[in-house]
Amino acid sequence: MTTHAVYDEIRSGIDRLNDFKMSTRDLSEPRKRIAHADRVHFIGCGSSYWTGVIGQYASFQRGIDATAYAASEYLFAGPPITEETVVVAYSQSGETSETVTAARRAKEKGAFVIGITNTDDSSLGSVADVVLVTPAGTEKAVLATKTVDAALMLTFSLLESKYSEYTPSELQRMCRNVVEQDFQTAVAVLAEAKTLYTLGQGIEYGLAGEAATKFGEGALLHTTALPTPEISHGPIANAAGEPALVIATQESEASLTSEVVSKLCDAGVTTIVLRRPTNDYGGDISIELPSRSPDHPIVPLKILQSLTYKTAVKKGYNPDDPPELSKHIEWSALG
Ligand SMILES: N[C@@H]1[C@@H](O)[C@H](O)[C@@H](COP(=O)(O)O)O[C@@H]1O
Repeated sequence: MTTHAVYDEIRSGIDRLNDFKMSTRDLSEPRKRIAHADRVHFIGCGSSYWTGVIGQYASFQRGIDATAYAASEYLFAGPPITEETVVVAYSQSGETSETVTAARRAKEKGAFVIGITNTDDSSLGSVADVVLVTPAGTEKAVLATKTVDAALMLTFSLLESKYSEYTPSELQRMCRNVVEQDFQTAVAVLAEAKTLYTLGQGIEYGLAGEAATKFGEGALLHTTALPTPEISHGPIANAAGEPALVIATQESEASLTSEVVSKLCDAGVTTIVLRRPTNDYGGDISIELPSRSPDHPIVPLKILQSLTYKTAVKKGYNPDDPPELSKHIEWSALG
């Protein structure tokens, strides 16, 4: 029996994958704007920022010049914005101050603003030129899970990414299968950890960031997300005895993964590798995607959400009640 809202939402996100096409009805104008833009800026806070990082890499795959920014950086120390800039602003609530203010300022400078949110009626909605409402609905938990699923699906659809070619039912079957696994060996290690490095390249660096956010919020781990080889350029000096989670599920994985994993093991880092059954990179613990799993980021994302949840429960934490967190933040200085 499920006792936590976050676990319900992890599963409900999978059910909703079927609905996301409802939100793609009016993608033609935003798609046209992206096609003619000089550059695309993805902005957001927390999980919404990391969704933008995934959007950035999905853009690169389509040859689009894109950059993801934490909305506060974009607002206070951001790049040049012109009339040829398209801004994709993510906010579950549609009310996070940095995101709404950054979107408003970008629009004042002539940018075309696409808002991606869960609600029809929001401050972001009133600022954006086009609002794409995800089918996620209201997230019951503080930890965003089904929101990230839905925002990703919408982003892939918006970008006409190769990931938008999968049918939702195909993805749903695989995701249901993976979230029910117990990941016992990995959870035992993660539940004993004080710190966690999450590593990935490209789209999977975005997943690593989202995983770091979730493990921090839900399992109260001190987390750092890095592009995989970056751990060798400093952090490895002080990582022995703690785990690293390497996300390496893409079909065309860069060849440095095996070397980095081997370096981590030699340095005494407990290395957990999330991978396809056909790609063995070594490491202490493997979490394998099911065979014939689609090459789609939603599958590892659901595993990472489930791992976070199971780690939190194993530690005796209530992942529905993370200390110091609220679902979104409104700063009085930006009111
Ligand atoms: N703790 C929450 C995060 O979980 C959330 O991702 C972020 C952005 O919220 P929103 O997506 O509503 O803009 O706000 C807070 O920091």
